This record gives sequence, structure tokens and C-alpha cells, in this order.
Amino acid sequence: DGMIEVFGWKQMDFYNRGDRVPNENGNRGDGGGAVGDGYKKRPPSGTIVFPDQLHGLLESDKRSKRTVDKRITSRDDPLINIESRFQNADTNDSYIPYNNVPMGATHYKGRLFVTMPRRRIGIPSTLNYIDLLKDGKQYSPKLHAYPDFETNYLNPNFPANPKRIISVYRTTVDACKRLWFIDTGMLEYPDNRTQVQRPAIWVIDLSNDQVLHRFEIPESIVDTGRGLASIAVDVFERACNEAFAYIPDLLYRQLYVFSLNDNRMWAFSHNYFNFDPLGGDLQIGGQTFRWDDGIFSITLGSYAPDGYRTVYFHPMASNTEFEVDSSVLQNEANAARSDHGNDFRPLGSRGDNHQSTMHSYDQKSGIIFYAEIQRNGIGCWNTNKPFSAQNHGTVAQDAQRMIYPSDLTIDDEDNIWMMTNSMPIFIYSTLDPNVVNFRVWKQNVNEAAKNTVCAP
Ligand SMILES: O=C1C=C2C[C@@H](C(=O)O)NC2=CC1=O
Repeated sequence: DGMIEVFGWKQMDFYNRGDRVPNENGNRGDGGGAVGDGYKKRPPSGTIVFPDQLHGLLESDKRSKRTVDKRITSRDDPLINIESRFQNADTNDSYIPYNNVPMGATHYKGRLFVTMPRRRIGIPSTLNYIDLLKDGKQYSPKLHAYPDFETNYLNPNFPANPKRIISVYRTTVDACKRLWFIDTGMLEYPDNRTQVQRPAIWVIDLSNDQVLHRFEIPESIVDTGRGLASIAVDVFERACNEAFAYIPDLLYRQLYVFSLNDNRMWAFSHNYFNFDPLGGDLQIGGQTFRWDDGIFSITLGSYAPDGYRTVYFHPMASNTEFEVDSSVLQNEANAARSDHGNDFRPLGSRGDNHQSTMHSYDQKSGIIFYAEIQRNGIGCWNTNKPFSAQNHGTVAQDAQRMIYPSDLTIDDEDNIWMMTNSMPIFIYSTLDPNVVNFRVWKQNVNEAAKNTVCAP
């Protein structure tokens, strides 16, 4: 029965906009503190700025956009000169409101973790949270840096630092109360993508906000972190060290597996990780463009008696859903196979225009919920019913308020959370800072499925 709009923002704001940086006294700049309590003014050098970030249009990129007049412009190539967006921006600004486009939303025990990938300058912190207890009743709450501002601080002079995170797309919470995410290590500024440091998997203990683990992804797996936009964690709560993380790479169309116990990573390749050439033509938020994002989202089904489970996955530029058994992924030797036989299997088409960014399987009901970018809403499939387009239902749709569902997660309280961030308008046109561009939605799983074909 639809989704409830919980938060909405015209532009995002932060308790610490980066004008107060941590100092040697170890003050971590968690935000919320008043200026002067242990902070020093930012160094004069200010934020890293690449000249062409502010001057002139950006050189063409491999991703193309078809406008209604068929003029080809490249991805992140604004239809208007980029300077006009920064009329008042000083390149030293650590916080340029317009540039802060939220991507991920994950809830755990009163904190909503919101990510802000660094695709432009002026982003004070890339990993953040909303304190629902203190700020949950506000419509447009400000963000706290997580785990603190220091960890998020982008030092303009020495940006590479293994104790800091550069850019995060999405997060997930596992059955052992840990927050997992990938730092892409990349400043993804249009026309100036810079791999500042190795992409890395981070694991943070949510009971004390301490970093438990950081695994740098080796060059032998991937050279750039640009395609690492999500992560799924396969772990049994009674065996927390035996966790496996499954990581889709939308750019290189590979599926990486990380074993926490072995601290090792391996990569699967398969045709099914590719995008569908006919699935890349998108019309979202009044923009017409073509994307080629491969495997994008992984979600984990129920346990079989053998302790393994079905792993569902799909490319973004596609309508097809696929599956593989977790036993296949967890065996590193399988990654080297040239032929995977029938281990990876297509389930079929979810229906035309059912392209999805993130999807999530609800363990109790067996329902998968999809963030559907072309339909501006949420779809569903009850895995206890045969996979077919007819068995795919519609939970919610709103062409004005649900533009580009960028993330969909299910918490341990049976609630669905979704972020809609108007991203195609930001990339190919211009967001109107006087309207609500970003929203967070919430709904109980069973309530969401009610009156749809997905209802148990
Ligand atoms: O939602 C996402 C969409 C894209 C497109 C691609 C890009 O950089 O253009 N990378 C993405 C990551 C996302 O999380």
C-alpha cells in the first residue's frame, strides 16, 4: 500500500560543512560542535580543484546521452556551462550545496546511513548518518559525518590516506551488526576522475563505531574503484568471521567475492553480468539517455538445508533477473573456470521498462523489492511464486516525487527504505534548488506488499 515519505531535501546540509577540520588534539570533528572547540581553520589551500572542473564544458566521456533533438552530449556533460552552477562558489569551498547528491540509505537501530559519493567538489563527508532519535521528526535533517568527520576529511594536499574514505556509493548492515561499504578511492569529478587511493572494503562495528577491517582491493582484481557501487554480505550470525561479501562491478561487469576469514578476494566473469543493449535506453525525469551499466545489485535469498543460499543479481541496463548458488561463489577455484556450465541461470524478464538499480530480498516473506528507475517507483516479486512478468507487482510509483530510486534496503525491523535522488536531472540538466530533489521513503514490508501480486 505505497510508501511513506519520511524525509525530503531541496539541498543537503551537514552539521560539519568542512569549515572546521580536525586538529592534532585528536578532535575528530564529529560535527555538532561549535566552531573553536578544538578546530583549526581550514588550510589556505582549500579543496582540490581541477581547472576544467569549473571552466568550460567537459571533454566527451564514453557514456552518451541522446537528447530529444538527438544532439549527443556525453555523461556528466551539462547542457549548460558548468560555471553557471557555481556562480557564487569559491573553489576553496568545502561545501557546495548544489553538488551534494545523496545515493545510499541504510537504516540500523535509529541511525539512517546516507552516502554522498564524491562526483563533484564541495562534498564535506561522503559517509553520513541521520540521528533519527534527535532529528527524525525534521523533514530535511542535517547529516552527521560517519564514523566521524576526520575519517571523511578530504585533505586537499595529501588526499591519499588509508585511514580516510574518499567516496562511498552504498552501504549494507550484516547479521553481525556491522556496516560494510566500499571506498571507491576515487574522486569521480567529470573529465577528471582521479584514483586517489586503492578501492577498499571497510567493515565498522556499529556497537562502538570502531573500524574492524579494511581490505585494499588489489590491482590484480581491478584497477579502478569506479564501478564498485554496492556490496552484499553473506554471513550467519553465529559465524561472523565466516562472512563473504559479494561485490558487483557495473563498469567491468564482474562479480567479486571477498572472504573475511581468508582476507582474500576473487573475481567471476560471465555474460550474464553484461548489460542488455536494448535495456540501456532510458527516459527518466524528462531526460533521454543511454547507459551501459552492467551487474549492479546482488541480494541473498533464504538458506537451503546445506547452509548455502540463492544469490539473485541483475545488471542495471537490463530487465532480466539472474541467480547463482552461494556455494558456487564461495569456491575460489570456480572463479578460474572458463565455463561455468549452468551455475549462473537467467530467471527471466521482469517486464519491459523494469530496469532496476538496487533490489533487496526480505527473509521473512520471501519477497524481493526492486528500485525501478524507468517506472519511478518500487516493484516486487514473491519468490514463493513462479518467476514471471505477471508475478511482478507494483508497490509504488510517482513520476514527480520518486525520480531515480538510487537505493533500496530492508532493515532488521521489517522496514523497506528507499532513496530517490533525481540523478539524471543532475547529470544531464540542472536541479531546481527551490524544489525537493531528494527523498527518503519507508514502509513495512507486509504493508508494502498488501494489495499487490506479491502479497504472501
Ligand atoms: O546509481 C548509479 C548510477 C551510475 C551511473 C554510473 C556513472 O557514473 O555514470 N555509475 C553509477 C553509479 C550509481 O550508483
